[in-house]
Amino acid sequence: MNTTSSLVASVVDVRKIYGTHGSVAALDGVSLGIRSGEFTAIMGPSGSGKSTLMHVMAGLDGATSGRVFLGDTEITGMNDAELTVLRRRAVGFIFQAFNLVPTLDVRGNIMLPFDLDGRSVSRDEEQWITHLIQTLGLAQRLAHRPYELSGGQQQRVAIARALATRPKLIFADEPTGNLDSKTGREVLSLLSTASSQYGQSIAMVTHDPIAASHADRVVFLADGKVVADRPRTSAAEISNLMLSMETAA
Ligand SMILES: Nc1ncnc2c1ncn2[C@@H]1O[C@H](COP(=O)(O)OP(=O)(O)OP(=O)(O)O)[C@@H](O)[C@H]1O
Repeated sequence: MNTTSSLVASVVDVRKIYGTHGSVAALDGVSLGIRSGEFTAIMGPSGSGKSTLMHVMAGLDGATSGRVFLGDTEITGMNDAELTVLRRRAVGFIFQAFNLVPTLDVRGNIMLPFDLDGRSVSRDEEQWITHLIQTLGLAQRLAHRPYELSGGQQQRVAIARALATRPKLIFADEPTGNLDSKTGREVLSLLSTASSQYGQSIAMVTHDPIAASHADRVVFLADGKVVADRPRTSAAEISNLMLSMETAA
């Protein structure tokens, strides 16, 4: 068992109840820690609570009960202003709504986290950003605005932006969802590198067993509960587990 200090994000007995038309327990007593430097995939059938868990862990949505920590800091009940500063320093997001700034070009969007934090870019960071831009095939698009890009290209800009400052923790919700398989593989390999070489921690929601097979650990949710927690597993084994859960549901 890891100590709390080796966890970059954790939830303890978290419930999230939605309900105007009868109540839905999107999370039903989840306890989970994202370990430092690990690449963790979160899988589960549609509606099992994956996106809700990600949002609650990141403090983007509040839990109905239970406790939520980013690193050693308890964020349960923290106000938006405090949370924003904490997230900006330590957390990168790759979510389906890419939240690109429409008035900034691709380079401006990628550099935004540095600008918001009033940070200058070191030589080492500049090299990393150039590597990201090249690997993600964005070099010819740096002066384009988001509306001039395809969905997959926008997604790649969001990925470059999330990785640029090398945040300690990255939350990714279906990061390969809109991408062709070659670009998808490159994104997964960037995420693996981020964790294995730079010690970044990654929590990634995915439906794709091949994407999950790149992770060090695969956590399975069903009906708002953690039902399995495995070390690195093959895509075939992950597929079998997913199939057995969907049949059981
Ligand atoms: N804002 C909301 N209001 C009411 N119910 C919600 C809301 N958001 C999610 N839910 C419900 O909570 C449950 C979990 O949803 P969630 O989006 O976390 O699942 P998921 O595993 O990410 O699904 P998918 O793989 O389909 O994206 C579902 O039953 C969903 O209908």
